[in-house]
Amino acid sequence: MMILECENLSKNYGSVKALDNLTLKIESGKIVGLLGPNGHGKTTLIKTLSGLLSKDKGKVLIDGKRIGVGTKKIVSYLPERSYLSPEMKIKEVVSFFQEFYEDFDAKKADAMLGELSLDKESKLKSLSKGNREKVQLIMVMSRKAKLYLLDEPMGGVDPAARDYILKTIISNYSEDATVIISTHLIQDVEQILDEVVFLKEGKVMLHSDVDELRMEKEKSVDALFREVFSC
Ligand SMILES: Nc1ncnc2c1ncn2[C@@H]1O[C@H](COP(=O)(O)OP(=O)(O)OP(=O)(O)O)[C@@H](O)[C@H]1O
Repeated sequence: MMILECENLSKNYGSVKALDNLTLKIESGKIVGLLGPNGHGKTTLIKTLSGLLSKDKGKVLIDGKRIGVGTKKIVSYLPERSYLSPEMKIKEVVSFFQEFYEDFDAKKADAMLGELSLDKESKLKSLSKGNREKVQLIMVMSRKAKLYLLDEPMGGVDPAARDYILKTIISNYSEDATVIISTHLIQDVEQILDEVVFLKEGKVMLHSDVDELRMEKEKSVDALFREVFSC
């Protein structure tokens, strides 16, 4: 079963081709790393799949549906930058998600917040950047979605917390759900990936099973990335 099918997907910003005839198919049940140098289309692709940005050209199907209200219900999206007001308390963020998403599991969110000793009375603005990111990720992973789109989920967090975040991702998605993670922290994330997609200039330059790639190239994904994209 394909969770995602993109065919000749294009998106321009003026004369910049952010996505350039991109074709990509992803099966259900995979954790996929979306990797590429700065400015090569990762965020644009994720925003398009989340329904935040409209495409210029091409076809996109998520779980067989065109992007719209129906796909937003089954896609849980962690944006690169938070859209939550810094004045909100953590408990208000929980209520917000509960109100907006039928598939949100508040008990699960509370349990995870508790594990990290995050006080629900705290305002987001009083938290460190890393803790704010954790709160947001917990909300996104507490939905029972079919497709999780995580744009740089670990940018601001320390290495120990990255491990917690990866554990959170693995333990909170069901076997038939799919997770697409955009990140530059390849070394940290590659242990949990089933597949990688390398984006170059808005196109898919490589899409492979991670184990097969490691065997074939006899190197880690991180080493391969550095070689392919060396400046
Ligand atoms: N709102 C915008 N207006 C104009 N150009 C944009 C806009 N957003 C992105 N771009 C351009 O589109 C291209 C793709 O950007 P995108 O943010 O998708 O890259 P990215 O791979 O996510 O980069 P990074 O790794 O730095 O986050 C870049 O050339 C970028 O400058």
